[in-house]
Amino acid sequence: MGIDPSPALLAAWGLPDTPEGLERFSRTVVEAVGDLVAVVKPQSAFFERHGSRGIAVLETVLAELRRRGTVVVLDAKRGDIGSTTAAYADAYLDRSSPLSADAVTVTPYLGFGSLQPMIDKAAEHDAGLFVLARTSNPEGAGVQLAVAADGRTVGGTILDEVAALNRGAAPLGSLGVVLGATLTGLAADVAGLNGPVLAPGVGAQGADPAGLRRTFGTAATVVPSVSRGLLARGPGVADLREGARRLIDECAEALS
Ligand SMILES: O=c1ccn([C@@H]2O[C@H](COP(=O)(O)O)[C@@H](O)[C@H]2O)c(=O)[nH]1
Repeated sequence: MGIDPSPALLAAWGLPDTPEGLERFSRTVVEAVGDLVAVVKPQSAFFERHGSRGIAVLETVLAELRRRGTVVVLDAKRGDIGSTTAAYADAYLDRSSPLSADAVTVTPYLGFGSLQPMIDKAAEHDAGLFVLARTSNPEGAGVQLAVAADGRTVGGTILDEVAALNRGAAPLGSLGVVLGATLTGLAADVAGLNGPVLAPGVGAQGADPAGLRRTFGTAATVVPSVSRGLLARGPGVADLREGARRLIDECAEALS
């Protein structure tokens, strides 16, 4: 489940669009599902838009999730030239950083090799990465389905790079990919990935649990991700929890 405290959701929950509103929102989500869902995925952008006070709230949310032992994927989609990527790795993957998470989303579109500092830091800190391969938004296709010189799609080459790094890891490698749940065909092989697939797009973007099987089959380890589709049920803790519980059952059935 995502924590996406957008202005629209804050207003719908009767909360101010301020760091205090963010904090109330996030604490409610953590209280509702922190012990229920496999992964919580805060969206960094909704904290960053409040400046340093928003980042401070994100730090407290990450600390609380860490305290509870909830697995956290920070959706920050970072990526840059290698030397700057090393600084992002320190920020998000070094366990001593207040912004560290169990995994972070990263973009490989400055070249897969530019992610090496993140890959190294993740290995050092027993953390993981989710590398954007085929995103859930329709605009992604123009870049990600472009065909490389060897005939593979760009998104497919990302999958292959991640699969190569995960080869031999048991039970799964710590490097995953992002593949939108909204995709109708993958044009790439996920069965050989040997790592998790983060699949955002269920709910507000139109994907549903039944479609997960059509897109991913049953061979991949898929972590479907929902933000607005569940958050719209708030601010009641019981309603959020009930919605999450139902969706977990539907996704499990679709993917088993
Ligand atoms: O391909 C991608 C990668 C990331 N996201 C992020 O997931 C959530 C989706 O929110 P919903 O409200 O469930 O649509 C959001 O934080 C995105 O930035 C994605 O949608 N697609």
